Amino acid sequence: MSEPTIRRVGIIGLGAIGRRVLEALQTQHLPSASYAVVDRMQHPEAFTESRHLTLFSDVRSLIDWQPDLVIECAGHGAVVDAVPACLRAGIDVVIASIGALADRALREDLEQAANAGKARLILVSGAIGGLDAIRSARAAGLDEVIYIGRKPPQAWGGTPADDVFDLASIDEPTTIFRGSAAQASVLFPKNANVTAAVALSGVGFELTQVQLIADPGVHKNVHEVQARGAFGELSIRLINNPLPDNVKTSWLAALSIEEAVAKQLQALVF
Ligand SMILES: NC(=O)c1ccc[n+]([C@@H]2O[C@H](COP(=O)([O-])OP(=O)(O)OC[C@H]3O[C@@H](n4cnc5c(N)ncnc54)[C@H](OP(=O)(O)O)[C@@H]3O)[C@@H](O)[C@H]2O)c1
Ligand SMILES: N[C@@H](CC(=O)O)C(=O)O
Repeated sequence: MSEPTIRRVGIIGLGAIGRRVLEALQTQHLPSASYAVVDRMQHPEAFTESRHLTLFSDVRSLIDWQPDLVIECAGHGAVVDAVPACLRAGIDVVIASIGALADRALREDLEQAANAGKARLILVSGAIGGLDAIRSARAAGLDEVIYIGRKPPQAWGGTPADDVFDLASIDEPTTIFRGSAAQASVLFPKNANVTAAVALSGVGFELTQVQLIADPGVHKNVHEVQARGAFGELSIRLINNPLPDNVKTSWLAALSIEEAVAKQLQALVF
């Protein structure tokens, strides 16, 4: 492994993912780096001191601290409000909330910002997998890409499903949404970032078909992708353990960020 060049890491959002990623980077991947955080929550002093964290209340202060890498794990709003400025300042950014990229204007703005700052926007696979195969298959033409997401009913709390269903009394698998990845990404910003990852890897936001299911029979986050095209067919199924702090979020999402950061340090990139 080459000498690490990441000495300062900024994390936007210190929730379920942020805390996991922070711990993994501090203990495994980048133990000698300095860490700063922008988060809306008040964190106990004992926690920030034990983690040697610098806390900022806004992204401008984080940029002035001159991080080598920023990791967004806060939500779509942070991709809109904070990420372009980081990129323009020449800072590489890893984002978890890739559903925000369903907005074409934002995608273009992020690309322009990255070009202007000579920085990179690093998108992670998050809670889904097998995207490398879909990206490869795309070159020969894809006819159909379908994503099916299945989570326990309570994981859909606080989403539009709450307005239509009594989630607590769902007693059989119930489809709570059917549509495109473009719609799902916007309507389910904390649950359907995976649909954006599939869309960006395959046939795009409009053509990626999405079905979301509240299933009282599952206790994990189940993600399935089916794709068909000139290459043949593929079918992928992940049964993800949710993070204890946030049932909407799979542990794999945090692990994929950790892997994306580790990759920045590797000479052999796979
Ligand atoms: N790609 C994937 O597969 C995938 C998987 C899971 C999650 N995600 C994305 O990652 C995000 C974080 O997930 P999580 O499980 O860690 O969520 P979480 O536990 O809710 O933590 C998010 C934290 O970020 C804070 N925050 C929100 N907006 C902020 C902003 N603009 N600036 C600073 N802090 C902000 C939140 O504060 P408040 O509580 O006050 O809002 C909260 O402390 C999700 O919202 C989702 O967009 C992606
Ligand atoms: N919450 C994730 C899915 C997951 O973590 O299982 C998303 O936004 O796609």
